[in-house]
Amino acid sequence: MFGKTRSLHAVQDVSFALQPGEILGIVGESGSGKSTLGKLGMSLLKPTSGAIRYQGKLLSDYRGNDLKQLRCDLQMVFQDPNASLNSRLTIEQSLREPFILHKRGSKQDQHQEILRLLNVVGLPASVLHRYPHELSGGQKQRVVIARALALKPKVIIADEAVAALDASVKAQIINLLLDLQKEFNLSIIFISHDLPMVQTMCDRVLVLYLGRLMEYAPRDVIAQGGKHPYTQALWQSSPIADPDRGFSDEEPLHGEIPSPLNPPGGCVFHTRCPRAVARCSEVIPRLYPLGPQHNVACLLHEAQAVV
Ligand SMILES: Nc1ncnc2c1ncn2[C@@H]1O[C@H](COP(=O)(O)OP(=O)(O)OP(=O)(O)O)[C@@H](O)[C@H]1O
Repeated sequence: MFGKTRSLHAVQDVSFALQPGEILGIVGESGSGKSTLGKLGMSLLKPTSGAIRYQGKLLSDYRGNDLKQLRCDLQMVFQDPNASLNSRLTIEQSLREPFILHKRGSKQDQHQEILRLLNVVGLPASVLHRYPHELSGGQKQRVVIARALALKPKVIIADEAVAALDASVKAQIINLLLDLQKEFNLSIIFISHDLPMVQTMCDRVLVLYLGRLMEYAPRDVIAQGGKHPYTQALWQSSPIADPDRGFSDEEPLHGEIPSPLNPPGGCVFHTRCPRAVARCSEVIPRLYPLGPQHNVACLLHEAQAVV
């Protein structure tokens, strides 16, 4: 009655390591698998194959108290604070939830912690008795970040956490995340479709297309335009493309990202790539190392790969 089930690989053959205190950016167009990768990291999804480790141990092997600690250590901040906050709870009640859930401290201790958290994210204590609808978008996202910090996490996965905010508020929230990263030596995975923004704040950037890793590079390589034609096309498609970056012969992205149910053979990007050659439709490029912590999945770079 429902026909044959088809499987879709939202993310395939993606491998990376996040260091303590590192900010890693994950960029790509809509549908490239960014959120899936974030949810896998949080154990909100289970991988059909492959391994995800935290401090050397498979996420799936965590049990008991270790699992509880893992749930404190890894926190996620989503795009829409309205969906993250319960509209019927006051800000104080929302901020108290993690402490109740993890049975941390007396009511008085919790209150002191909540005041500390508000201070950390730059909100006045007067918001405590307010409801989410009484706060601005930026204030709500600060509350969400405060709640994510409540259990002193080591890793924060921010999935399009500033995408819904106005430009000036966006900058404030990014600065807040950067300050928090320094203060608490947090590792942050910053998921966004906005390459110019990601390269300003991340130490390394992972560029995804149709669920596959296209380029994995330090910030300065990405800032200079990157080496993969997809990274370069993302720059060209960005509204603040910088003419000094020196990749003006590249064309911006045309057409839609193909369906992941029926991805192109060979390099998945070849159908939109301005530099594709015949072999690109036949061979899935492996990741070619071009320098320290810099890998590119593109046949154009096969010859320059550092062996
Ligand atoms: N639960 C699901 N069932 C079926 N397909 C899914 C599911 N979750 C994700 N997908 C598909 O997997 C692909 C990757 O989705 P994902 O949300 O990870 O991409 P994204 O890069 O985060 O996109 P966006 O920026 O739009 O959120 C998409 O084609 C999406 O439709």
